[in-house]
Amino acid sequence: MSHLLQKPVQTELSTGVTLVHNVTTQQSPLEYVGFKVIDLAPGATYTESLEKTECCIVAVTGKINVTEGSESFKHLGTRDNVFEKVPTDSVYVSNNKTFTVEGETNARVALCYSPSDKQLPTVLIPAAEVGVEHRGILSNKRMVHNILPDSDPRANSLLVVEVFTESGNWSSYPPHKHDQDNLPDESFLEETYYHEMNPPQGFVFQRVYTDDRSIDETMAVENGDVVIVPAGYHPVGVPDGYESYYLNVMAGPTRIWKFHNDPDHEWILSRQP
Ligand SMILES: O=C(O)C[C@@H](O)[C@H](O)C(=O)CO
Repeated sequence: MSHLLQKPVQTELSTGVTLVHNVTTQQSPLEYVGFKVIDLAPGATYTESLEKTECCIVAVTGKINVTEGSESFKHLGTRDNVFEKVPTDSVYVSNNKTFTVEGETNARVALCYSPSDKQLPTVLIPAAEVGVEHRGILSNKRMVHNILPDSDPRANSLLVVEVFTESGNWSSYPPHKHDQDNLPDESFLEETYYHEMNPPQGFVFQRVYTDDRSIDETMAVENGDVVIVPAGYHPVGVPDGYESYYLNVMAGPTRIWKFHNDPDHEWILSRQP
C-alpha cells in the first residue's frame, strides 16, 4: 500500500472517544499539516492543549459542543451524513490554547492542524457563513464548501474546504499542484484528503504525481481513508454510481492557494459545456 494512503483505525483513547486517523508532522512527510479524526459517543469528551499549533475543529457528522477558555459553542453540527451536502459548523482555535469537544450525539470530528505562533481569537465558523461554490462543467462538476478559504483572515496558516464530486466525475481536476514557494505564480501548500463515499462500499482513485515523477502513486481510496499530498498534482476520479466527499486541509509558509495546472491537461478547461 502506498505510504501516502492511510486507512482508518479504531483506537480507543478514553471511554467513548475513538481515534480514527492521526497524521502528524512527526510521522508523515508533512511539515505544515496535521490531521486527526475522532469519533465521540454522546457525553464523551476529548481535550487537547495546543502548543505551537492552530486547529480547526470541524463537526463532520453528528452534534458536538466545543469549549475553549470562557468561549463555549453548543449544538454544533448540521448533518448525520456528509452526503446531506449541507455546510457544517467549525471552530477555529489558535496556538497555546486548550479546547474540549464533547459529543452531544454520536459524532465524527475532524481536527485540522498547522504549526503557528500567532495568537488569534477563538471563533465559531457557523454553517451559515460557509461559502458554497459550484465548480466545473461536463464530468468535472463538483461543489465546494469553503470553511476556511484564503480570503478569510481568521487563521494563521490553515485552509480548510469540503468537496463533493458527483458520480462519474473528476475533481481536483484538471490536475493542479501547489508545491513551489514561488508567489505570485504558485504557493507551497501541503495537503491532506479525508475521503467518504456514498454508498460507503464505493471507492475513488486519487493520483499524486510530480513533474519529475519522483512521486507517482495512484491509489484506490475507500470510505474513511486519508490521502497525504506532500507535493505534486492530486486529481480524484469517481466511478459511476458513487458520490465522493473529501475534506481538504492545506497549509504552508504563506496562506495563499495559488495553484499551477498540469500543462499537459490544462486544455480540459477550454471545453464548452
Ligand atoms: O476544485 C476542486 O476540485 C477541489 C480542489 O481544488 C481541492 O480543494 C484541492 O485540490 C486543493 O488544492
